Amino acid sequence: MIELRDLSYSYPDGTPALRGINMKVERGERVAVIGPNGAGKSTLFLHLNGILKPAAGEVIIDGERVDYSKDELIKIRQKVGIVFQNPDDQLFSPTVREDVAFGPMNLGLPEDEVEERVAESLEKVGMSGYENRAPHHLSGGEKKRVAIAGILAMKPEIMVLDEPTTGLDPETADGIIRILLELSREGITVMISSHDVEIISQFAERVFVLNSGELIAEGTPLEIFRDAELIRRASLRLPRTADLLNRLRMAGFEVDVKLTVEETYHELLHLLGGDAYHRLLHFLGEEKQHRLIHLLGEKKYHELLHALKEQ
Ligand SMILES: Nc1ncnc2c1ncn2[C@@H]1O[C@H](COP(=O)(O)OP(=O)(O)OP(=O)(O)O)[C@@H](O)[C@H]1O
Repeated sequence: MIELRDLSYSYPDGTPALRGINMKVERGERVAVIGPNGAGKSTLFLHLNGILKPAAGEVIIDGERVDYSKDELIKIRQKVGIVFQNPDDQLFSPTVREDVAFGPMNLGLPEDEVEERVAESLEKVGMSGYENRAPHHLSGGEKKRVAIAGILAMKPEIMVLDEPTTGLDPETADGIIRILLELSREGITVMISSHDVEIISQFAERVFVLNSGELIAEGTPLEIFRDAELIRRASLRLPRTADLLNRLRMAGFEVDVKLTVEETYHELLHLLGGDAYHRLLHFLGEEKQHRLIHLLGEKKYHELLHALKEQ
């Protein structure tokens, strides 16, 4: 659905931002692009609907090479919707209704179809009833949802969201991810960038790691988060579950890195057998208990014991 071939880009002031990126995303896939600040994630996204034109290389969307003619750009912007990092860059109308209607109106659709799309899109993001509110008076999470609705109203096949959960409380962030998972179930290809490792492991089927404008790795979240050295190089941290198991592994336990809390507990219980809590204490012995406390820190160690006791 998306293919980048040897894509390179430098900003007009000479700052190199992307160097020889090759990337393929299949139709309906959920992918995350991760990497430290300045790695080139936003620059890459701006190439996906022709806002930026590559200095070298090609952008291929749905089998067609973007050729940057006016007609082609209109077509591509219908197909690929981008939700910017800051919703204030996207929302500019006096009311939510007008903002969401802006795209479909520009497509020249009849009024009743525009109305239908506005209602449907606001419903999908849980913002029905906000039609007459002023976008600039909404909360950060609400603005984000209206910005997503504005893109949905264009009925895109690909949605690209630059850091969709940044600055949102955990519950609101989870709500945004649930919306994106639902869109993906409807067949939309969804690509996000994020620094939030918990969100990435919850959302993505495949992860691309960018660093200094280069693609340095790609794989499933598990493949990426198993590679502690890569994570360090990309200035990220491991998800909490992977971090815990990784530390146990370093302490000499035979565990594998898992990403979900459920899988982590299974891994721990598998390690410990039934009656986990008592066996843990017995199994650790004094020396290993000390090593474990040292590695995990006292607080985490007691949290682990407590969690196992609850099982
Ligand atoms: N308009 C611009 N003019 C000049 N340089 C720019 C411009 N926008 C971005 N850059 C530079 O291009 C590089 C890539 O920036 P980009 O915003 O794509 O990174 P990012 O991975 O999205 O970062 P972040 O996680 O901080 O959002 C950086 O070195 C940045 O300073």
